[in-house]
Amino acid sequence: MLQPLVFRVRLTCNELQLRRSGSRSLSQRLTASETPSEITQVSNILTKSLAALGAASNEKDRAKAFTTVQAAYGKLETLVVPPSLLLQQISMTYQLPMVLGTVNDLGIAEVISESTDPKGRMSSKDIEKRCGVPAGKVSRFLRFLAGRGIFEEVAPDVWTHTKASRLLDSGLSYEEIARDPIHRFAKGAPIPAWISHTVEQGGMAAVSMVTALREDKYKKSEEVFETPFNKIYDTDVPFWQWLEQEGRVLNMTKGFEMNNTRNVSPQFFDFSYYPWRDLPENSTIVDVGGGVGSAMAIVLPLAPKGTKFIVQDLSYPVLEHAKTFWAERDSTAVQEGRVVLQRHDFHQPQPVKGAAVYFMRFILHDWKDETCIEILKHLHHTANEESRLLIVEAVIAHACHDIGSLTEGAVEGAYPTPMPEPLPANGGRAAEFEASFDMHMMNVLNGVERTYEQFRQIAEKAGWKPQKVYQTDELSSLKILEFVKV
Ligand SMILES: C[S@@+](CC[C@H](N)C(=O)[O-])C[C@H]1O[C@@H](n2cnc3c(N)ncnc32)[C@H](O)[C@@H]1O
Repeated sequence: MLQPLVFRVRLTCNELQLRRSGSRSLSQRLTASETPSEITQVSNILTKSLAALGAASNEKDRAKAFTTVQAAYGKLETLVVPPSLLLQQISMTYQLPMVLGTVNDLGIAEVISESTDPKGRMSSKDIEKRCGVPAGKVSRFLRFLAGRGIFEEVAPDVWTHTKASRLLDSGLSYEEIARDPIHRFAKGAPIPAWISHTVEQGGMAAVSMVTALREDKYKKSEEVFETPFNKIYDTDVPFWQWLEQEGRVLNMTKGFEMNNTRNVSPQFFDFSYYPWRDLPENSTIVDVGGGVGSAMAIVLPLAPKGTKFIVQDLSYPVLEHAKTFWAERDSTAVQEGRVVLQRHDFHQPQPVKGAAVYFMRFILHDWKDETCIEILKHLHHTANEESRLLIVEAVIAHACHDIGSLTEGAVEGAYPTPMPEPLPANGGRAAEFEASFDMHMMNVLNGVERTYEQFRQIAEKAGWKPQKVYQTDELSSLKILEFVKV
């Protein structure tokens, strides 16, 4: 059944190309990568992975199938859409997150949630009455997002929530939103806080990348205070300090709390593949730069009885918020000393000697290699022979299938199973979230998402030897990289 469909798509595509490129014949313009057989191969992968998705009985299989589906339709798009159209379309995709961020900022999801209609519908005019955004703009924003499954247009200019748009509802009333539009993100749900950070500061920094990188200062710098973010926000302090100055630290911290909500963000969450149970009883785990310690809240039930958790962070507001975070989850954890909240700067010597585990999630991707080595040396200095260093970060996979000799001598789990050819080995479209994150880190902090080789190199320079790489969840490239002292 798929063949005629593919053929139809192909014809339409060829017609488009003919119209665009004038007189050259079709056969002259077909390159090897455009051959129908490649389209057929990808279509077959898509059909099979869709069937696997339907048949999946557990989360792991579902995630694997879903990722392959995404990789296949991404590849299919590059094969069927004429390249000139593809480039034009891609060049305007920045509008999508901007509209998402604007709708998130204006509190439109919360307004729709307040609908008194039995089916939860609300017209653009009624939305305007409630929050003052002109009905015409409301319709244009929501129709754009509806194309991606965020809100649904159920009648002309009448909207309801979808599963995705419901997640934009922060749970605050519209009055609360209007009272303090910026700081309310620290008080509401994690997804709106996350979008607010990525779209506003991340988006502004991304938009500034083109002009910033024309200047040598920004093009060549690896410093945390010389980034496109610094240029557009006209500040020479690093992003973390800027958040403190602006009183926005908790907005960001709230976004990271979503890691603790399995149904919202499974890809950040599953640490069960690591053998926590094998740690000796009464061990100490130090979460270096741990934020509120949301990762430790996940590890706590997996670790042996008597394990002590020390959550370190430099930011006073973060540590203050951490008290509330733990009080809401485990009312006695801090009181009884099972969880210790400690102020510590990871650029300084580590005060907790000989811990069983030094854990760091989403820290090294903020820093250039030299600084990472310095941070890891502090941990090396204080660790003992039994200590484990666990780095939890996205591990960037290569897009090519032939990675030469890279796998020689690599530890178990270092390189993921590649996607089937002719899909890119790293999944292409399915790996775009990690690639976007990498750009985000570059633009905001001159940070970097690294490949396994890059992690290995910085760790070895600080005296750590790779042991094994554990996956966190099939959905993501997030891994637990385990090292021991050389
Ligand atoms: C990207 S967040 C990650 C938080 C946490 N590890 C997690 O995964 O949820 C980075 C954290 O590093 C903290 N941080 C930044 N500079 C630091 C420093 N020099 N020493 C300790 N913590 C620092 C920030 O306050 C923030 O909480």
